[in-house]
Amino acid sequence: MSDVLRVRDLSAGYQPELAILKGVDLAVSEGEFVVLLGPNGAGKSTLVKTVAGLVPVHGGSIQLRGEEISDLPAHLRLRHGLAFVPQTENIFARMTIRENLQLAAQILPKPARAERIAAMMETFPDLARRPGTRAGSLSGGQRQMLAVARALIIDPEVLILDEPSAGLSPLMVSEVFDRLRDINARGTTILLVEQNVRAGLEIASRGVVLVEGRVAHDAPSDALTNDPIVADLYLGGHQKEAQA
Ligand SMILES: Nc1ncnc2c1ncn2[C@@H]1O[C@H](COP(=O)(O)OP(=O)(O)OP(=O)(O)O)[C@@H](O)[C@H]1O
Repeated sequence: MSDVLRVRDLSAGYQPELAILKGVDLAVSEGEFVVLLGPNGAGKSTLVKTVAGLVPVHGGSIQLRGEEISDLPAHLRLRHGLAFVPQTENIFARMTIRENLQLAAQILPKPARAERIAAMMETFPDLARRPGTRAGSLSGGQRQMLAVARALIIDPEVLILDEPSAGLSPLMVSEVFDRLRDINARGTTILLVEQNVRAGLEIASRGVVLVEGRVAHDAPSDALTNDPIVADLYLGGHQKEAQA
C-alpha cells in the first residue's frame, strides 16, 4: 500500500522557541482509517493543524503522495487534496446548507461544481432533504455532517478531522461515525483525532498515541485495545470511563 500522507521528524509550535510537536513520525496508507489518540494537551490538534498548514513548522517534513507540502499555505494544501475539518467554526452558520456547499465548491473548476454538490447531497440524504435550511439551525450532528460534506467536495486524497464528536450526544456521535465508516469504505483515506479511546479504536484500523508531542504507540487498533500497559499509561481515565 502506498502512503498518502507521510510525516517525518516533524517539530512545530505556535511560537518559534516553543515546540509542541517534538519529532513526530506518522504514515497513513491509501484507504486506511487511522485514529490519533492521547491525553489532553498531547498535541493531537496541533499535529493535524500543522499538517493542514495552520501551525508553523519548525522542522521535518510533511508529504502528500510523496510531494513535500510543508512550505505550502493551507489553501494550496487543500488544492493538493488535503481536506481538513477543524473542531469548531467549520461551517457558515448564517448560510443555508446549499450555500455552504456552493462556497466549498468554489475551489473546483466551474463545470465540476454542480456534480460534486449533487454527489454530496446523495452521500448525505439528511442534508439533501432540506437544502434551504440555515446551517446554524441544524443539530450538532448535522452540522458536523455538513462540515464533512464541505471537506469532501474536492474528493480529497485524505480527510483529516479534529474531534468531530466533541460536544455531541452519544447517538449523534454514532451517526457521525457511521457516516465516516461509509466514507472510508468508499475509498477515502481518513485521519481522525478522537478523545474517546474506545470509540476511536472501534472505528479505525490503526491507532497512533501521542504523548507530550511525540508518538508513544503506533499499532493496529486491536493490539492497542488489548494492551493493558497502553490502556493504563496513556489512555487511563478515558479507557476506564469508556468501559464503565
Ligand atoms: N493557539 C495556541 N497557541 C498557543 N499554544 C497552544 C495553542 N493551541 C494549543 N496550544 C498548546 O499546545 C499544547 C497541545 O495542545 P493540543 O490542543 O494540540 O492538544 P490535544 O492533544 O489536541 O489536547 P485536547 O485533547 O485537550 O484537545 C498544549 O500545551 C496547548 O496549551
